[in-house]
Amino acid sequence: MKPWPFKVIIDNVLSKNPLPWQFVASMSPQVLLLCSCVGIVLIYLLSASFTLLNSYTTVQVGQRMVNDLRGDLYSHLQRLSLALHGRWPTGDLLYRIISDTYTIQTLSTSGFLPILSALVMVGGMFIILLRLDALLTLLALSVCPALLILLSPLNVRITSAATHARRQESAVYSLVQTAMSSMRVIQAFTKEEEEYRKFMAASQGSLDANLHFYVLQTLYGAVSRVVIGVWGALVIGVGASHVLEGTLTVGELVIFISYLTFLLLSLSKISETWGLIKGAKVGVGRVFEILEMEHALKDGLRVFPSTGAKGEIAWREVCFEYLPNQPVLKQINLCVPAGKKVAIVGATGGGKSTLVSLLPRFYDPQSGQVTIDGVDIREFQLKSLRSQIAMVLQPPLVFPTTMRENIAYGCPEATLEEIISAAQLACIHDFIAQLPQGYYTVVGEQGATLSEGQKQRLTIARAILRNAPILILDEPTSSMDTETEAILMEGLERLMAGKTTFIIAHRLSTVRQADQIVVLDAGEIVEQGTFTELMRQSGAFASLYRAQFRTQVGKTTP
Ligand SMILES: Nc1ncnc2c1ncn2[C@@H]1O[C@H](COP(=O)(O)OP(=O)(O)OP(=O)(O)O)[C@@H](O)[C@H]1O
Repeated sequence: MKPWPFKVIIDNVLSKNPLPWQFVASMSPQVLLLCSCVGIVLIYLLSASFTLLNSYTTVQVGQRMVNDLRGDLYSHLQRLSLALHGRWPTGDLLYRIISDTYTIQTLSTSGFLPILSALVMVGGMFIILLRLDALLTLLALSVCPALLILLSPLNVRITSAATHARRQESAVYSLVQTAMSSMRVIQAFTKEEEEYRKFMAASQGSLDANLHFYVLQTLYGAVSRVVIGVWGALVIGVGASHVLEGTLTVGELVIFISYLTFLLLSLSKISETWGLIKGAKVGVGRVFEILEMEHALKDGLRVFPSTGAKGEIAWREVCFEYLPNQPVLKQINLCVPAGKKVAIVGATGGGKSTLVSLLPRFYDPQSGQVTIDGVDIREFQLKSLRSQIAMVLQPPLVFPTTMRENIAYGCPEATLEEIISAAQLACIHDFIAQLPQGYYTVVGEQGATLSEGQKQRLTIARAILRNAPILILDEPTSSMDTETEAILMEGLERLMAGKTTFIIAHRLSTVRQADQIVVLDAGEIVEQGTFTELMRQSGAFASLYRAQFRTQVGKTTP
């Protein structure tokens, strides 16, 4: 609407040509001028209000899109299998959640909406201007295909530069994340300088990639400005010659030039931010790369009865590998009656933790099946399945929150009394009670303020509170002295009563009480039976036990 009052002033007020509409034809030039000026003010007021509304809505919509995308990505990541989490660098995932998701806002505010508004402008110009001067209209609009053709070679290079820049940036994130979580080792081995050099190299790589990206982006803007300038001159030149020929009025030429200016301005804005748009598209693509990953673990439909599982567990012909052609478990057949206590022992790397990891479906076996109470665990809803299992895992993970929240992590509705009694069973109550803030003491990042043994006991208390019918204890006492271990085992015995329990232990003294001992070696069950049976057989377990016993006697004998 903006150029029309100017046309009226030039063609009807200054040139004194009457307007074709009856109701304004009788107006004096002064009144018409006043009306046109008021019209200009009103149109600008309207325009300013729309701009304000547009900016607010655009930012609000963009922010909501970021929020939704982040939410989707975060919840999707939580449901992806641990196999993916083991493979993918944490820093890269962090970068995708924090930074890449932000690019959807850039894509909508600098990309989608300006392109939409330019398209509306092109459509509007076509309809309004075609009647005034067809040739000039086509000439003005031909700037769009010209820009597309001239800039397409740069497009491909900008996309690959943007992808490279994002990858480099995320590599810096990954490096920092790894270094921050390994600071103790870095300092212990005085690797600070080497790590600093690695960081600076990654940072420099990221800066170079970004610089290359910006150079291309600037080049893109410069080329488009030249094209726009040439087209502007062409349209003004041809338009002015049409005025001279009398086929176009001066006011109409003003309309043409105004519309063309709007169009060229929005095209120039789009092309200047094109690099940004391309970069944003790469960022959004990286988010969708994760979102489009199918959940490796399909959720089942069955749920356990409210009374819980009975706890009869079996592995049937189970084969599993983390990486192709590197079998970790080979044809495992193991049947555990409900309520029994099974100890899994064997050489390091034999597959003990992997075997029990299949039970809560951290991973699914490539062939064979794991069953609970005779039903394949893949038929159960993951949530229902995992609610039947309490776990003490290696390494013991504690959160940087209070002791109380750490213990009640799997059971947030637990009362303080229940938490205290779990802590007492796990032999950590006395330690917590003497802290100035007791159960409300905040644990440091990654449990930095606790010893390994204390962390283990905290995670044992967490498992005790969960009170599930199946219990997995992966080396629960590895960081404890023998005295604490003995007291803790006594408590745990009470807890294990009636529950199907798997206990992985390197210290074979802790497995004497087990109903069944399974010896795993290189992914195969080489022996199983009770302690007495296995000792009598004088096989792998007996020699492992004797070797350990000899070492311990050796250590204590002066
Ligand atoms: N996420 C993983 N990706 C690839 N390989 C893995 C992964 N986790 C374990 N492995 C490999 O699988 C094998 C079995 O590992 P697992 O942790 O089950 O052994 P383990 O008997 O519990 O050992 P340990 O007694 O030392 O804890 C090892 O060779 C290990 O290198």
